[in-house]
Amino acid sequence: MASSHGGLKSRKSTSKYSNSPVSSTTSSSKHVPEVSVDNLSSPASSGKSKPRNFQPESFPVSSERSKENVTVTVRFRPLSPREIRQGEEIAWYADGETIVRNEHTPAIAYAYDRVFGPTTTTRHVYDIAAHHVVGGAMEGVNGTIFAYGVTSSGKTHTMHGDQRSPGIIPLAVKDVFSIIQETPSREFLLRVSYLEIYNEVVNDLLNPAGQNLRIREDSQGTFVEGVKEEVVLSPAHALSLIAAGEEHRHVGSTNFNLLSSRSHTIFTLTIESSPCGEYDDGGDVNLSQLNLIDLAGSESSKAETVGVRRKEGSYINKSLLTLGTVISKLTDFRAAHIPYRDSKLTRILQSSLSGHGRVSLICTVTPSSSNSEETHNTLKFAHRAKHIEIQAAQNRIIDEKSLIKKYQNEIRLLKEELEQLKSGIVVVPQFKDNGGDDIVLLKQKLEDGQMKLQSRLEQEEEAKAALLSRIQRLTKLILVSTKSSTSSRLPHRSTLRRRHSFGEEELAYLPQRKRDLILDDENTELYVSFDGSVENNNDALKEKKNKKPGLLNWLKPRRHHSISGALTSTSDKSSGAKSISTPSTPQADNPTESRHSHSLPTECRSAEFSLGGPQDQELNDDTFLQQESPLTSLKTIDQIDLLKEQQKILSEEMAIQLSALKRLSPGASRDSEREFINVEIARLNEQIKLKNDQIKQLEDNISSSVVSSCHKIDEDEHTRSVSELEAQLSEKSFELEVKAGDNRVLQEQLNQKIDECKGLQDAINSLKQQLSDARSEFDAEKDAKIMLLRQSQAHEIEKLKEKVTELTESNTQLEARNNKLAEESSYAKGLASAAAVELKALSEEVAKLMNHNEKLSAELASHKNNSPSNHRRPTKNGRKDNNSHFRQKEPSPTQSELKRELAISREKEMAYEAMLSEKEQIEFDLQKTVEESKQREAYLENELANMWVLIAKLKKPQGNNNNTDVSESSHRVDGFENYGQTKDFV
Ligand SMILES: Nc1ncnc2c1ncn2[C@@H]1O[C@H](COP(=O)(O)OP(=O)(O)OP(=O)(O)O)[C@@H](O)[C@H]1O
Repeated sequence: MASSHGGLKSRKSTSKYSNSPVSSTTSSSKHVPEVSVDNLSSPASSGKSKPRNFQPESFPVSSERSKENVTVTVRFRPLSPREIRQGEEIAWYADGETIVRNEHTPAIAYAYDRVFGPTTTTRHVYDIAAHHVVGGAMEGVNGTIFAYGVTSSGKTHTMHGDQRSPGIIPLAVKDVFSIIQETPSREFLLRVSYLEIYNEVVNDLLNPAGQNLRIREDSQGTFVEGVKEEVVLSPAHALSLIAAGEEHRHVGSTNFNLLSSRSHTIFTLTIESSPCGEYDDGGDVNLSQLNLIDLAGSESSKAETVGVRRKEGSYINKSLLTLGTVISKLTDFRAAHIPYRDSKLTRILQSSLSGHGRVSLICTVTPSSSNSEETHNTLKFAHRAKHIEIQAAQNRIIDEKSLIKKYQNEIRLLKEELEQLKSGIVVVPQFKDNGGDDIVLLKQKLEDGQMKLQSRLEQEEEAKAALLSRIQRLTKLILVSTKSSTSSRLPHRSTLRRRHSFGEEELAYLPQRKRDLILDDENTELYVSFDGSVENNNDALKEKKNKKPGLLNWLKPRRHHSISGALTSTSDKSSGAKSISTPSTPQADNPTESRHSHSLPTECRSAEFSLGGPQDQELNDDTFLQQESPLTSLKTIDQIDLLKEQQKILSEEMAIQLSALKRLSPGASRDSEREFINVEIARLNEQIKLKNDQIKQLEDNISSSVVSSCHKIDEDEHTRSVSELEAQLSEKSFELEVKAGDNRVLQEQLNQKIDECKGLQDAINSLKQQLSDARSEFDAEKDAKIMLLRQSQAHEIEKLKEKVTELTESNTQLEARNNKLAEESSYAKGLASAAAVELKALSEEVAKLMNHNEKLSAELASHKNNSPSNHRRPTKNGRKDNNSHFRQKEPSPTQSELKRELAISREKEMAYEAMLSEKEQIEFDLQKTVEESKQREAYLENELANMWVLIAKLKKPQGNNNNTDVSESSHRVDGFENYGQTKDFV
């Protein structure tokens, strides 16, 4: 949805709207002083105003940016039959034209631009809340109208309505075409798109293939990429597109609404206009967008939905919450960031909400007490929205970006080309009769020249006819007022214009709402008006059932009428004029239309494809045709075109009916609805039959129209008719040739593409082959590698196993040796301790001996010293003498004995010491051996552990594929653990 605003030049409009007072809002609050407010906000502050006198026509469309506020209105719906049944009470009511007040707490009141009671018609709502936005859009100011409210509050009723009470969308469409009709100074090009946002996914309702579209942004704002836009030519055309789009919309049954909208829909009308005819001052083109939005309803937690409905509900609530946040941030001047990107809805509406166009918010509410809280939330939302400021300005675009300018330029160029062709045809070289002998030669030359000219003429005729048809096609897309009869902008018959009638009947093209197809028994019950008075709607509903069996049934007599008009065109020339532009728009008996028809210039009237037109008009056409014989064929072509178009429409209708039939069939399971649906199906079947007949009849008519035209003409006309047919033929053959040429080119391209495709296919095949070869090679290599790896792993495992066994054995040996050594060591220790004891005893003995020895040595020494003195001098006492005598008697044997004893004891001592050192040495050796064996054991244990780890690692890659291996591996690890445990134990 492209929008144009940012950076666009604003200019004062010259339209009738420009002179209107500049105010589209009411935000003053002085006139409702008695209205007190709740704590949350001061609603009356924006609405304590004297009810504004809304005059739709008085809304300005100023090109200068003037500050406005969003137009906020509130619409109450009546209590539904179910609510009445459940004994619901009124919780909120419209107090005057601008105040909504709470029944239970009258102090709580909110003021808005306008409050509509439950009996207000949608037409009135349109006049107050929408007309000025539509008018602005027609003048280049973007406009957005949306309905907001909880589920089942009446949003769809307000935006789409039904045949009895058309909604804002059909009324706006009708209004747009009325404004075109009333604006002879400009010509318009209208395009429509229709989107839905379902579960945060943007879908194109006009193009079922357009799913999950992306939202993009350019210098002119946000837009939906790849959305289908259809040029529309009449209200009926636009409404039929909506009807087709509605077929694809997501609708589902909820606790509150039998057919609840499960998606937000955005119907966008893109309007381009430029001055035309005598008003054409080469000015800019206005471009604007009118967004008509039917939001899905927010759901309260009371809804108790499950599954898909719950999911939808959460998406709906989330996007509406984001809308609320965006709106409150927009009104909070301190807010730096507006979270438009948080939902698809706000992202699409970004341009509209950010204040570059007019916005009208219609909040729909229910008065019922069960929804009091939700209604209060809606009222608060509406109150916040009231404070958004907008600066609406006209969008103007430069020529290149305008589709209407593009078409206009193309038409101009084609016309120039046509003129050139015409002048080329007229110039016929003149051959003068020179007289004399070479007259035969000259005649010959003349004939040749004529032949050549003839063929050139034919070619040029063909080209001209092609150009004419192209001009015709393009011109048909541009809409102008049929009031521009005095305008000199349609000088040629070729500038055929669509014309429109805007009678009420066109609204009957409003698609029959799906919800109307399902018979809601509630609808047969009572509707209670807001003030509590009960209306019996049974009669009205009966009338509804009879009068409004839906679009399809409605169309039946209309279409039939239209068709019969077309059918009588050849037989009954006196029947009323019909416009081909609205073959699907029944309006023959519309006085407005006939008035318009008569106001048309001759060219335009003839351009109306008036099959059933008055005789005189046809005569006029014929006179015209006589003057411009090459154009004569157009009449027949137009007639055939009309019939074909009608045939197409009938086929489409048939398709719609078939789809309606399909839609109805699954629903036939419910007993309560079966009867109604059966009747509907029977009716639709009948209609389909009728349509089939009509199509057949039309087909006959197409062929007979050509034949009958031949029969009717007299002899004189025969030639003209033949020439017409020839012209047609040449046109057709030219077209055929062009098409054949195109076909040839296409064929060549196709062949080329086929060749390319073949080449690509071959390449793909060879690549596939290569890929499969490479894959198989790779697989084989992989298998071989795996095999090798497995083998080597198995080998290694075997080796490791062996090593482990060896190690285990050596470990056992070592352990045995260790034990032995330990035993030996303990024995050696015993020995050592015994030796130590012995040694100690020996050393004691040695010490004794040494002492003894010393004594003996000392004695010996004393003997040696005493022996000579004893001989030479007598001793002083006898005893000493005796001893000396005794000692003198045995000195030598004692000494030697002592010496011997000493020597022996020394030897003994030495031997003991040697023994001791030897034992110590042995003990040391044993100790060393024990240490060594311990180290060896530790080393072996380490080795063993490493090996187990290694085995486990090696096993691991295999383990994923081979459970046996894993178990084996784990077994081994266990074994290792056991071993460790055993070791620990040992
Ligand atoms: N102003 C009204 N006058 C009479 N009937 C109304 C009015 N508004 C709504 N209704 C009826 O109330 C019912 C629910 O309305 P509608 O489907 O428009 O609600 P909704 O808000 O679009 O719901 P949802 O969000 O679930 O789609 C319909 O049967 C409709 O005809």
